[in-house]
Amino acid sequence: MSPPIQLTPAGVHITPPPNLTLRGIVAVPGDKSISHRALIFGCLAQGTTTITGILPSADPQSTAQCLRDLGHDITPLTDGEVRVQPGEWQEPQQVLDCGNSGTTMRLLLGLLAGRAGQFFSLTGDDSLRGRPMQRVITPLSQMGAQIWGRKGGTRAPLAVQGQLLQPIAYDSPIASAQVKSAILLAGLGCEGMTQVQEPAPSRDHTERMLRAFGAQITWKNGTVQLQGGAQLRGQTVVVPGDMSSAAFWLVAGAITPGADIMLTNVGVNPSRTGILEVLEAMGARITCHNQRLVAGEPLADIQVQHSALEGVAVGGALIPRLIDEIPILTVAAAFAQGKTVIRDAAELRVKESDRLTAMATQLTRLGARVEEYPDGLTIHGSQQPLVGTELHTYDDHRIAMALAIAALNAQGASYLSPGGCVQISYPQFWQTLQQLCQPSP
Ligand SMILES: O=C(O)C1=C[C@@H](OP(=O)(O)O)[C@@H](O)[C@H](O)C1
Ligand SMILES: C=C(OP(=O)(O)O)C(=O)O
Repeated sequence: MSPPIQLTPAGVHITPPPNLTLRGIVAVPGDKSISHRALIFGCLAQGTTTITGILPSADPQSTAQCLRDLGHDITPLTDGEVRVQPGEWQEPQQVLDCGNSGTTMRLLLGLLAGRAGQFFSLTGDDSLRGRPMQRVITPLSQMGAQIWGRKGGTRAPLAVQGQLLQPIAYDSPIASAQVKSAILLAGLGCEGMTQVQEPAPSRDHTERMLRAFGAQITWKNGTVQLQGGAQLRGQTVVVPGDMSSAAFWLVAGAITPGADIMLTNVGVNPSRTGILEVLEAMGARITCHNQRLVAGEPLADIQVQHSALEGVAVGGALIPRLIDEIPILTVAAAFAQGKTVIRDAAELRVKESDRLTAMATQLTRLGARVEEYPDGLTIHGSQQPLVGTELHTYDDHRIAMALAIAALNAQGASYLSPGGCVQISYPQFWQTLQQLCQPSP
């Protein structure tokens, strides 16, 4: 019998064995958001920063390479220990390449806008050059930044002429940790207090880590306040496992008959646990063990076992707390009884791909009934068994991994392409999926 997962250079063959289940222990790779921030803050600090458990995937590699081009010393990104030795900030001779990573580009804009007298240019891959940058350019311009770009200054490639910036009190129209972090990074170099308010709380890793590095961060009525000018000091950062990567196994475990998976060292920062709450509301059997606090971030080991799921309604302030998990949530919904309605999620249209259209079209190809709205989807779950087919990942890592879990629970074989995009956030994904595939006892 052929193995359930077969990789080819162009794509991935997924052949669910007749008595498949998923069992095992998974050490989820390091959190991508925290990995970017540890590298960036390490370069802003005095002294060495040591990072353990960093995510050695393509997106943090992009951040690390841009920071090296800006004059800093960063040892190769591996699963072990990474050392960040800050150098003199240089005006790079080359264009900074942010690859596929929105976090890299938006956080670097905040970081570089205030480097008075220096000039920077930034670009990225096809996907990133199509993503909106106005959301960070607007507040940074209010602080005095000079940034130019394609399409009326809204798309990369972008050019930044560093300026002395002024602090602002910004009332952000979107709940975005990238926008908030870009403003806070710019505010670090300003004299006085920078404030950011959001319509709903987004992930707070920047605030937690800046505080650990010695910045003066406070909160007042939901507004984050940063006093500029503090000297950051190098730290030892321990990166927890990424909830956004754990989410694929949480859903795989919940929908695959007989499954029992233990995920170790997963970050359970409340700004990231929306997916746990929604899966539990759907009836998933999820148990958090050994909850603890490591380097300012809460961690747990999470066990998931198969159970029957029911559809739910998801929207409002929950969306920023599970923004990257919505593609895999739609897979849970396709295997649940009844309908799942996801609204207020228009942001998914400007991620690495249009994730609403991607999941709607591909789940429909597998035989699910899905309705698409400007800001969401309705998935009519378990109407009929899904049937394996040819699937398109839109070259988006989260779409590829979500479709793989759906295909493994469909009847018959699927072929999914391109499959290499999992390198962006989870290089070991295919190997781990293969290892978890077990015959039912
Ligand atoms: O700040 C971060 O590390 C991220 C914030 C989110 O984006 P937005 O800020 O655009 O919501 C998320 O989707 C992205 O994967 C990572
Ligand atoms: C949206 C994502 O990342 P970024 O915005 O950094 O490209 C993601 O990882 O799902």
